[in-house]
Amino acid sequence: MHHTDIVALALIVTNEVPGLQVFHEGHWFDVQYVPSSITVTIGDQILVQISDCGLCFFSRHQQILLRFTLCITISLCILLSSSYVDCPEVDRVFGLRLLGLCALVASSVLSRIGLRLSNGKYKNVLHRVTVDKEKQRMSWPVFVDANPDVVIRPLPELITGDNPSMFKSIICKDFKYRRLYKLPVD
Ligand SMILES: O=C(O)CCC(=O)C(=O)O
Ligand SMILES: [Fe+2]
Repeated sequence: MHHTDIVALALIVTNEVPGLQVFHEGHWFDVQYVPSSITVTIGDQILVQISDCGLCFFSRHQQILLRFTLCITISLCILLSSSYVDCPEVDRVFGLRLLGLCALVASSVLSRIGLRLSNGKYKNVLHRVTVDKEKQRMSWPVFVDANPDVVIRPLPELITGDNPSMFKSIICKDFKYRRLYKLPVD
């Protein structure tokens, strides 16, 4: 079933069986499988700013990069520690889990910070997954999502006379409820 994700970003790890397709300019395109890669798609809460907060000593772009890095660290730690379950080096598994936990805590702190839409500048990706009857495909999406009480709205800096706001401000939990139950959002 084709859809866009109601979150900000999706980080997708799959096995070697392709299947993900994205819609662009009227056509469906296969997403190439690249070994050991993570596919990142933009969701409905398009992330452009992590706003004023105790972490403002980081620039906006550094904060976005930090969130990306933390999410990828968590994903890799969980992935690696679960594949090393029978590993005799218990310390290594423990270390990975500890690193994953620290990244999770840091990421959760960052997710309390404002998350807003790009006023239509960065498009959410319409995508779907095809099924191969011969080969089993496995995918592990990790969603980057705003906290329920975060306001999702276009960046004030992006709103000008020529570029009026395309979206109303909405609390994340209401936004997701409306999207899940296919109610109008704007
Ligand atoms: O399996 C995939 O590659 C994508 C999964 C997906 O689109 C989703 O869980 O929202
Ligand atoms: Fe999806």
